[in-house]
Amino acid sequence: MSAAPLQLPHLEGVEAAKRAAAYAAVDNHVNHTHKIIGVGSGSTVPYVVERIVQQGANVNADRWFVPTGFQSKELIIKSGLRLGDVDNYPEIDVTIDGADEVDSKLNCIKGGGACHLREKVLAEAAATFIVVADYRKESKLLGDNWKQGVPVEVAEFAYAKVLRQLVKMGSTNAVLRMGKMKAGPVVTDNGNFVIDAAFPEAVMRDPQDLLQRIKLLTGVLEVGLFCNMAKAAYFGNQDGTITSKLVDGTVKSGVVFDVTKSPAQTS
Ligand SMILES: O=C[C@H](O)[C@H](O)[C@H](O)COP(=O)(O)O
Repeated sequence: MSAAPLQLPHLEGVEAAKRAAAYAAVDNHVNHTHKIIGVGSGSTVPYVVERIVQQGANVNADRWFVPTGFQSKELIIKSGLRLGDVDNYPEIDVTIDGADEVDSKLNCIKGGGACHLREKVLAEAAATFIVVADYRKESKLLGDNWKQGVPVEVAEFAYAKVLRQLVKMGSTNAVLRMGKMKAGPVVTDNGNFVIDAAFPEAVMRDPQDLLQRIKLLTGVLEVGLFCNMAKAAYFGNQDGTITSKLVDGTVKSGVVFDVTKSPAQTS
């Protein structure tokens, strides 16, 4: 006998797209043998956690969930899941995270929420790193959609020097990210500042090279370019379908995904 459909809140547009992408990613990449799970940041990730909770209390009882920042830490705790840390669990089975933009090779811009340092640690620590997003994040070339620039986390005392170096490196617009409803700059969960550095298309064509050059600037903690890290990306589309892209180039578009169908449960 098949399980009764899940009673889910009705969502429309972008929110429905995020939920579908997140659910599909969990169903395809978080299986019951996975015990250490990295939980990313952003507005799509709550749906990832929602789907993991739907896998059942039984399967989640002996899992540990490692957060990429304050937001995901709260999410894990409020969902009744066990909170771990990368100190205890430096090897993660699977990390699922959002993104600001994903190119056709699954390179990403991340850090719109200033979480990219911890996010990259958890992506690198994971055997499998999966990205979830809505259709607005999918592009051919990084920078096509995300115009804010590459997020660069810097030590507070080094920001002016790094900002100057980013401009010399060709950034057309490098700015210290300022807080909203707060006087002064954004301070990350690690106590650092963030510079958003936009680069011309010619530079963005080789994100790996740009990443390496920025990373070498003293004072830079991490760059929000995630190159050759994701194994798969899931995008929720406007029409309710999803698109999945694997790192081997496999693309499935227009996939109908029924979010009301329960994930497989363990007894
Ligand atoms: O620092 C934040 C992270 O990289 C997020 O995953 C990214 O900004 C996407 O967030 P959202 O899903 O809210 O657009």
